[in-house]
Order: sequence, then structure tokens, then C-alpha cells
Amino acid sequence: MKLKELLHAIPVKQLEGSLDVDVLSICFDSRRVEESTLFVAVRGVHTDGHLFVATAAEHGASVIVLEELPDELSSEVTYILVDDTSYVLGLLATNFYGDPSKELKLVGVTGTNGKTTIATLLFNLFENLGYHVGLISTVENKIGERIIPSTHTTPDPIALNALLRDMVDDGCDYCFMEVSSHAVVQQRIAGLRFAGGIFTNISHDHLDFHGTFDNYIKAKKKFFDDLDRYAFALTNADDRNGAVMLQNTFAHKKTYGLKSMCDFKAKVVESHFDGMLLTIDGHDVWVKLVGGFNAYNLLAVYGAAILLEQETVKVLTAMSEIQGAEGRFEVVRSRNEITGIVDYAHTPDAVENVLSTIRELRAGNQQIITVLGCGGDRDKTKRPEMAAVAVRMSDRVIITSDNPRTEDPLQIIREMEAGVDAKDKKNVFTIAERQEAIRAACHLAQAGDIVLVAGKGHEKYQEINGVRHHFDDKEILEQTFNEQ
Ligand SMILES: CC(=O)N[C@H]1[C@@H](OP(=O)(O)OP(=O)(O)OC[C@H]2O[C@@H](n3ccc(=O)[nH]c3=O)[C@H](O)[C@@H]2O)O[C@H](CO)[C@@H](O)[C@@H]1O[C@H](C)C(=O)N[C@@H](C)C(=O)N[C@H](CCC(=O)O)C(=O)O
Ligand SMILES: Nc1ncnc2c1ncn2[C@@H]1O[C@H](COP(=O)(O)OP(=O)(O)OP(=O)(O)O)[C@@H](O)[C@H]1O
Ligand SMILES: N[C@H](CCC[C@H](N)C(=O)O)C(=O)O
Ligand SMILES: [Mg+2]
Repeated sequence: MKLKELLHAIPVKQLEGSLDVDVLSICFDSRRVEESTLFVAVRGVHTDGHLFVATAAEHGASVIVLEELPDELSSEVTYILVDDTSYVLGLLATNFYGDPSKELKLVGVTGTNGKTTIATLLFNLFENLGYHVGLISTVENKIGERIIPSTHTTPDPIALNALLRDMVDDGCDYCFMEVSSHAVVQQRIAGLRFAGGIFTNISHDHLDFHGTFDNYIKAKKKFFDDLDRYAFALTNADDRNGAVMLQNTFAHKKTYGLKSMCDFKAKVVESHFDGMLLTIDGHDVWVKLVGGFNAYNLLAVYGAAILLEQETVKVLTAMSEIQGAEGRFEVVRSRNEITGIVDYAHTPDAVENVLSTIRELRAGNQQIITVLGCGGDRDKTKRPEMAAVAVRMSDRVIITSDNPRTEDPLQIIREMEAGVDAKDKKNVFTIAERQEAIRAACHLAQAGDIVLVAGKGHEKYQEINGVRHHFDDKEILEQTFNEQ
């Protein structure tokens, strides 16, 4: 591709070198630069891409996009000075891949909890309605039946546009994707055209990255600020910040909720461990998911489907058949009638929601035994809060490890324990080895009791010091149940 074509709509401040240059690939990591690569220098959390400009030139970069020119310029390289390289990287990626988001209907889901669930449900719903669909999510990316492993909730702009291009070439009509707050701040979605945006809720998470809750709200809101007037913006009216999200959007605003006056309304009529009866906009529908929070997720899915001009009856019929995402309230039963639940709850709000659902569903005085840990190198302030909620709402809690990464697992556990009141300590155990913690919970449980294993959901690893060791909560629950 010629550089000139790539620069369409790019806000260039200064150009040093020729425009008549070939670009064979684009990247933002100097270690990936090859002959005729366009390298974008991005300022990151750990280092600054500008430090690798000379290396990129040595490795054959034909073009370098940056915010600051180096003292010495190479005559082999065209330098493009811009104000914001992260933003420009997004635009360049869309140009390089021929603007794929304009060739299908792309819907983004943002919020603290429920993104994977809603994006996956929408993917399953639209496949069920007969469309060819793409999915971009924490668990996996998909093009129809084809699975492409996922590394992030929202990929970097190059991977993202490459994926969208693949979807378009494969004939996808729709793509449903998660938009994480990191992705908004780092401009991974710059230049994409969304047919719609959905807001789930906002509560405590990722304060390590955003600093304050206010910044976290602003990050989510920016996704809606940037939607165009042809898009829809669907928000949860029952969330305290639901309305704020749409304050400055050009998109047409729609609301959903169980409590407030809304465009899309639902009620939970019955709830069981294997499903719920909902009334959605006056129609009864049995669904396979459980929990009040999933009533919100399903209602958002319904609203989005209607805004995407699908027929009500077809949508509701398909909704009664679809499954949620892997590792979200997955139930495993033992021969002696213990109910195991694997769930990805990794915020105080999610732990509270899952436990209140379990409390509503239990028939009598069965015990709830919760196993949970908190991730290392991530938001530390949620640690005591997650432990406090778990202890308040369970009969017993086993605190354990969940991806300690580069931190000392025992230190993370101590920070969780700080959230436990002295009077509750007798119901709390600490077993740092996650496998032993799950096994102990199963052995403590008696017929009818419920063991909740929270925090890892679909994850198949325990990450310790940069190494991912195989680990699967569901597998261990099943093994332990089989031995009992
Ligand atoms: C904190 C964070 O978001 N980090 C992301 C960020 O990396 P970074 O800021 O640390 O980059 P850096 O190491 O400082 O490097 C700065 C720049 O120098 C470049 N560089 C670096 C070294 C070198 O030799 N040459 C070179 O050119 C790098 O390529 C980069 O462009 O930009 C990278 C490229 O997009 C991401 O892969 C990386 O995600 C890391 C792996 C990560 O773990 N991110 C998590 C926190 C994340 O993004 N999570 C969200 C939400 C999760 C959820 O709640 O579901 C997600 O969307 O997944
Ligand atoms: N609408 C909701 N409100 C509150 N909690 C929810 C909601 N939906 C799901 N949860 C809880 O949050 C957990 C994570 O759900 P999900 O994976 O759908 O969220 P996510 O937003 O994709 O998370 P991530 O930020 O890790 O990508 C679930 O396992 C469940 O415990
Ligand atoms: N995807 C989320 C949740 C991971 C949950 C937990 N298993 C952990 O490792 O902290 C994150 O990156 O914050
Ligand atoms: Mg997710």
C-alpha cells in the first residue's frame, strides 16, 4: 500500500520525507518491525515507544509516526509528526484494513460487569436468527463457528481491524464486541464505526489503571460521546450512572431496566437453578440463565436486537434457546447433591450479585461455601471489599489465590483478610493453593450445600511470575465431586 492512501483523514502536523513510500505492514512494537513497516511510537504504561524509534529505523521501518521528532533523522525513513499517536494508530489501522467496521454492523458493549455475557448472548441470538456473526470477547473471538483465541477483552487496534476485515471477507453481517475501559483510554477503538453501543453498569474495578472512579466513569462515557448520530446508545436506566453515560452522545438514546420507566422493560417472574421465567415488554419467555443480573443482560440483548430491526416474536423465541458464556454461573452437581457453581465474579459488585442470586435460589438452610481470590498486579482496593462481601453473604469462605502474577500470593491474601471483621474470622479459612482450597470446600460441603468458586470463570490458567500454569476451576470441582 502507498503511504499516501494510508494517510486518509489522518491529522498530520508535520511530514519529514517522501510520501511516495510503500508500506507492507503496520505495527507499534519495534520488535516486530520488518522491511517497509510503518511503526507507530506509542506512550505506554511501562515504557515509551519513542525510545525505540532508532531501533525501528535500523530494522527497516519505512515510515515512523511519532509525537516528537528524534534529534537525528534517517534519510531512509519518512517521519510523520502527530499530536496523539494512540489515536492515529487506530485511524491508520482502519485505513490499512480498508475500514472493515463500515462493512458490517458493529455493536459495542461496555460496563464493569456483563460485557462478555451480553456480547456472547447477542452472538448466539443472531446466529440462531440465521445471520453470519462475529464475536470479540474476553473468552474467545469467533467468526461463525471458527474460534480465534482471545488475548485481551478488546484487542489492540491492528489486531482488532484485522479481525474485523476477516469477518467482513467471511461474509459476517454483524459483529458484537466488548469495549473495555482500557481500550477506550488507549484508543484501541479509534476510527471504528459502531451501529450501536450498550452500557451495562459501573462499579468498582480497574482503579489501579484509571486512578479514580470519576476517571473510570469518564472512560466508559467517552465510548458513547464518540458514537455518531446513526448509531443507537442503549443504557441501563437502573444504574446510578446509566443516564450520565448518554449525556453527550449524538446517537439516539434508548433505555432498559427492571425498576425505572424505560423503552425496554422486564420482570423476573420465576427463578430456578436452571433458568428463569421473564416478562419482557409484556411477553412471557423462559430463559436458560439465572440471576437478576442476567435479567438485565437479557433485556439489553433484547433491546439491541429490536434496535437492530429484528422481529419481536422471533427474537423472544430464539432467546429462550440461547446459552450464556462459559464460566458464568456454570452449575456442576455432585452425586451426593452438592451444587458447585463456577463464576467469573471478580469485582465486589459481581460477587454480591452472584451470592444474592444463590441465596434467593437455595431452598432452605443449605450452607453456601465460597472460594475466591484476587488477581495480582491489578486493582488492590477491591481486595478487602471482595472478601467482605463474600463473608457477609456466605456461611463459610475460603480465601485463596487467583493469578498472583508478580505479587506474593500471601500478601494478596492478607490484603483480602483485612476486609474481614474479627467476629467473622471463625468462618474464614485461608488455603493459598487454589486446588486445595476448592477440594477443601467440597469436603466441607454436605448434601444440598452450595460451593461457589469465583473469579476465574472460563480461565484455564493460574498466572505466576509470567508463566501460565494449566488450571481449571470446573475441572477440579468435577474431579473432586467424582471422588466423593
Ligand atoms: C496496562 C495495559 O493495558 N497495557 C497494554 C498496553 O501495554 P503497555 O502500555 O504496558 O505498553 P508498554 O510496555 O509500556 O510499551 C509502550 C509501547 O512501546 C512499545 N515497545 C516496547 C518495547 C520495545 O522493545 N519496543 C517497543 O516498541 C510497545 O509495543 C508499546 O507500544 O498496550 C499493549 C498493546 O495494546 C497491551 O497489550 C497491554 O495490555 C496488557 C498486556 C494487559 O494486561 N492489559 C490488560 C490490563 C487489559 O488491557 N485489560 C483490558 C480489560 C480487562 C477486562 O476487564 O476484561 C482488556 O481490554 O483486555
Ligand atoms: N449485568 C451484570 N451486573 C452485575 N454483575 C454481572 C452482570 N453480568 C454478569 N455479572 C457478574 O460478573 C461476572 C463477569 O461477567 P462478564 O464476564 O459477562 O463481565 P465482563 O464485563 O465481560 O467482565 P471483564 O471486565 O472481565 O471482561 C459474571 O460471572 C457475574 O458474576
Ligand atoms: N479480565 C479481568 C478479570 C480477571 C479476573 C481474575 N481472574 C484476575 O486475574 O484478576 C482483568 O484483567 O482484570
Ligand atoms: Mg469480558
